[in-house]
Amino acid sequence: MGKKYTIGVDYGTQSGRAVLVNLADGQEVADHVTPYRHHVIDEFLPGSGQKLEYDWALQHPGDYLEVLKVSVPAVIEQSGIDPADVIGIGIDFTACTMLPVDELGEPLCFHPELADQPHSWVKLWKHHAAQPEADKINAIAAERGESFLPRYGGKISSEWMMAKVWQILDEAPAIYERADMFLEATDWVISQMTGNMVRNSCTAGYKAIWHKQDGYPSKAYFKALDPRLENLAETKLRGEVRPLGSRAGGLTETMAEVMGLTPGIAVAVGNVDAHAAVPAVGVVTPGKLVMAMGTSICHMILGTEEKRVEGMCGVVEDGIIPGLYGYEAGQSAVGDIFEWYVEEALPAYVTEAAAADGIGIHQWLEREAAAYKPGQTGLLALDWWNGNRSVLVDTDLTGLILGMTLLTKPQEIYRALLEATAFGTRKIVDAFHENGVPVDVLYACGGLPQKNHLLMQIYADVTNREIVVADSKQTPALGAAMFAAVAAGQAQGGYDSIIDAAAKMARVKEETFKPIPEHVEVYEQLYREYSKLHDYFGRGENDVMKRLKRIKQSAE
Ligand SMILES: Nc1ncnc2c1ncn2[C@@H]1O[C@H](COP(=O)(O)OP(=O)(O)O)[C@@H](O)[C@H]1O
Ligand SMILES: O=C(CO)[C@@H](O)[C@@H](O)COP(=O)(O)O
Repeated sequence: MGKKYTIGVDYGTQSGRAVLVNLADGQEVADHVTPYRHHVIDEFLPGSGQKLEYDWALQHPGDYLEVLKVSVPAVIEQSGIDPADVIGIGIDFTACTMLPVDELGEPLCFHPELADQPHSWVKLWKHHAAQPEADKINAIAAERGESFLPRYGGKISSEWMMAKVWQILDEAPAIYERADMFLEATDWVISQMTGNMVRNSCTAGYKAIWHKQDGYPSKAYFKALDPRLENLAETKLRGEVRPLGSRAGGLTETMAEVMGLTPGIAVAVGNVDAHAAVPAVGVVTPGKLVMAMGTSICHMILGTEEKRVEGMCGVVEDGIIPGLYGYEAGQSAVGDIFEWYVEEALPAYVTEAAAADGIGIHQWLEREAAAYKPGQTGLLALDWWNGNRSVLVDTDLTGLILGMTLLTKPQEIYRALLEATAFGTRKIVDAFHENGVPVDVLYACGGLPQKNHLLMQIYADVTNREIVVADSKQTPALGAAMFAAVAAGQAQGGYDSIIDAAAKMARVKEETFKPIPEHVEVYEQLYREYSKLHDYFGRGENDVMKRLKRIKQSAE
């Protein structure tokens, strides 16, 4: 058999990227990025200009199809390979990114008469306007002693399926009624490629409270939330849930034509971006925490038992690698915080200085911030610019910078923000490690490890652990391509299991980030201070952040 390839498509927050991968060694032969034409929709709906409320974040499903139509032919052309040698395609997505569809699988926002209704659109993972529903979901589950709650660290997030679905029902009952199904965007895109509506066990497990043995929560629980939700699982969440690496179907003639591929090739079931990255850095055993570091961070680790860990996003059997329990935790803003600072709060002289030095603003700030020793800025920040996803699981928490004086410099604030996100990760590492899910070493992938070395050294120092870095520009896409190889199977030139695929295709860099003992010592002290602030503002002693939000809302 000659050389064979698969394509992985990674759907991020701002763009979709396709990677063409050689199955023999995981080499990324070509890659192409398609930015979403409609970006993140968080102020006005496209077309109607309908204004969105606070904390909304939507996307346009047409943008996802454009990625397939543009980036897939682009990687084929760039590589110069024969498209007949591509034996499969897989995708990974942000999650829970969900949408209501009609009986034909058409997104409701494509219906002209519904296009001006915000609830007919895709709700992006970082849509945070369903917190009131999430609060009730948690309170009622706790009251009823629902057995699923501990599997999600004691709290279901407002980012997830049930809170988003219930918000639609609460605020737009007609859209809820009109929806034939609520789908993860990853499953919707797969349905567009195959003509089959198949759900995947990863998003169902982590984001929609589905369990391999127990299925969805009981009718009685849904009824206790709202009688209109009683049959949600059998109706609008219906559909077969297939394990990762299985085949969702063959690529349809129509899609094969627009994508420049062969009809009938294997299309793997959908996956989550962060989870797909785990085998792509070669992690198929416990003890290794994988951080997908970009706009946000997702932290994934494998275990042999189901343990209870405060605030984790979830533990799902076979959720990442078959045969093991996959744990997920996360921080809902990391790169986004640095971007906020650069775009919204930086003095013009920094932009000018960076331009004069011929480097980017982040590079300038990184260079200047690296000149400080740990603790030397006198600053400490709480990294909750987009709420807290773990350990507190509360999207109503907000950011904080402490210790500023008239002498505080922009690079000091930048450093404090990098450190704050590292402390947030340390909270998660400690939560796992202290609750029976050992964390020995960290693995990093995503855009940030390539972009900011200071950030990575700070993470190694704050967590006091070595960090291995992915040797791939597009790690989740590589993972998606690996699952596509499994969906295609060995007989077609792919692999029979993700473990086999990882052994041949995963790649990491030789150079690692190692903790520097003097830094570790200072960061221990700062982390103790961070923990005090974390508990004071995050565990109810002082709810000032929530009160400010309420005052803000009533002032609008
Ligand atoms: N040099 C840098 N240092 C720190 N953060 C950066 C730097 N350059 C870009 N970023 C941030 O990285 C994030 C994008 O990460 P990336 O992994 O490329 O995308 P995504 O999260 O969409 O997959 C943005 O939030 C951006 O602000
Ligand atoms: O929440 C998850 C995965 O569970 C992510 O999709 C979400 O944090 C978005 O990730 P990105 O920062 O866009 O890579």
